[in-house]
Amino acid sequence: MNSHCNGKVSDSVEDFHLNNGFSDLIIDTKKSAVVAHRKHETSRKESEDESRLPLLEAAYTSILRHLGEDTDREGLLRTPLRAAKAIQFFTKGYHETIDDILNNAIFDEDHEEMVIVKDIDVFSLCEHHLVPFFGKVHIGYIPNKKVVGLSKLARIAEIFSRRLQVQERLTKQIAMAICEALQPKGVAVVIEAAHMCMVMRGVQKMNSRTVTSTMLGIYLEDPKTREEFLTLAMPQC
Ligand SMILES: Nc1nc2c(ncn2[C@@H]2O[C@H](COP(=O)(O)OP(=O)(O)OP(=O)(O)O)[C@@H](O)[C@H]2O)c(=O)[nH]1
Ligand SMILES: [Zn+2]
Repeated sequence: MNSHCNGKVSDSVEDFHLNNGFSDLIIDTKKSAVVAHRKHETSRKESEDESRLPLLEAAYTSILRHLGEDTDREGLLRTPLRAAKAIQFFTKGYHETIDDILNNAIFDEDHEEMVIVKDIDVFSLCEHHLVPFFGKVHIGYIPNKKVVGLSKLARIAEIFSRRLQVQERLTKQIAMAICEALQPKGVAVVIEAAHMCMVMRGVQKMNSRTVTSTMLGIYLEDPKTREEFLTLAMPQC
């Protein structure tokens, strides 16, 4: 496991934040190119999604029929289409990238104290049963001269949760993405979630919660920093 936060920033983010040794014109041109590329990508992905809709709709019609339902009854007439749109929404994170959402929101800031955004609600689908799991994400990081817009931390959590997931991977992906984008001194991510596949079916344990964590950099190396995060983020524990 990568236990530090010195990973290379992806080229596109680095390019986007170039601010030394280039003329304003070159930077503006690069920014315009990035914006144009993003717009193009977004509309390409939207049309891809639309072209898949009829296939998903047909698949849901088939599922309903195999459940013994009459797909011509009034209440179900538009259900396959609605369900197709819903599953596309639940998995929209496949079409989004960190670069898309970070936009211009990484700032130089002489701040090296812990930043925590906690109680971020997330909804995901367990990849084993395609059943929801949902809960709260707590994110902490210690900046290394760069901070990120606070909402972007929640957006990063959103990108990875809107995919078919296991909670462990979701936790790690959020932490690694912040690490790559900011190269901070450390990143801590904890997720507390309820898995409907353990509640509504299977073992049927109504009140079970799963807690996963990924600690990188100073959070891994220094127990006091880790403890400070856990006390601030999860005081009830
Ligand atoms: N580690 C991990 N396991 C998960 C997650 N979501 C669901 N699972 C588990 O995936 C496992 C799949 O086990 P299987 O035995 O193949 O499937 P199953 O027969 O439906 O299992 P039961 O849920 O026990 O009925 C179950 O133990 C689930 O609880 C997750 O995010 N992380
Ligand atoms: Zn499951």
